[in-house]
Amino acid sequence: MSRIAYFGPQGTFTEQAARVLAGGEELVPAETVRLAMTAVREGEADAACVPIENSVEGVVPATLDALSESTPLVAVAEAILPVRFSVLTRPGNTEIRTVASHPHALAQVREWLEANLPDAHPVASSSTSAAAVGVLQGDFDAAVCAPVAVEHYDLEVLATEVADVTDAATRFLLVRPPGELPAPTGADRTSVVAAAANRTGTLAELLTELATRGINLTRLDARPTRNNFGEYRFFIDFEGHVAEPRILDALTALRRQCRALRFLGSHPRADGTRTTVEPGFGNDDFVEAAVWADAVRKGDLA
Ligand SMILES: O=C(O)C(=O)C[C@]1(C(=O)O)C=C[C@@H](O)C=C1
Repeated sequence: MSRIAYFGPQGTFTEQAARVLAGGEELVPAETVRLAMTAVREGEADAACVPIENSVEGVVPATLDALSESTPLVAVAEAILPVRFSVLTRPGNTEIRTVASHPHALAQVREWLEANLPDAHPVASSSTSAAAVGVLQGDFDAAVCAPVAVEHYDLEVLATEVADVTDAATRFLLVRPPGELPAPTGADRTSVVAAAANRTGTLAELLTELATRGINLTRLDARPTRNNFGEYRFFIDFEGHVAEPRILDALTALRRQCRALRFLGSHPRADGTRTTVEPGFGNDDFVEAAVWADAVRKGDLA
């Protein structure tokens, strides 16, 4: 049985995602996203489940930073879960002056809190379940949690189905050390983090390498390198799998253009959206062109 570290403690949305992605395995909570990945890097866990992006609040910066530091980890699977919260308090407590949760969760219920608990101060906690633990310990009056949290913590439900955007969703990754990649399915996502040279037009050049191969982007984020103010790393997700000739061709080009390029994985998309292939940009087109060029090089064709 494998050990899967997840961003905990028990009862987080990430734990639910870990059950979807690695249900039969041993799940071990970690206090932060970074510590979940450290457990894998130090050999204490085989894989880690972490949140990557939310449809309302965007990327989870801690995940991007932890993916680009230390030894490489690659994503081998993803899950997308609908996100609707429960608000929990201590049994019998009626005075709510503080409401705690993960900053991504608080951002998704801002309007609900203003309308329903206008006098309560929002307080950031390390995760939604850490907020529930804080309520139990008397640190806060209420926690904005995943609905399953009430099964783990002896708290009372104040409200359920809480969400400013009713169809909000979060995408989670299962990451592990580099190894055999999942097979391509025709509905895959590839991710890289690129440190571009600091000169005019470099980001445009990177994106052009993808555009000229007919590759559709699914996400683009920038995070500071932390060393030089104003210098960024670009996290680029796009449709396709590194096992496809056109994707491999694009990666090779990106490698030439970047100061540093880290491959973050190719895996099936949770939403099953099939890769867009424009006419003339199919894998067969790339293979055929390479065969033609090789024949020209050998003097067999002109
Ligand atoms: O704290 C949790 O329950 C998490 O799993 C983290 C997290 C996030 O990072 O976005 C996951 C889903 C929700 O969007 C809110 C919080």
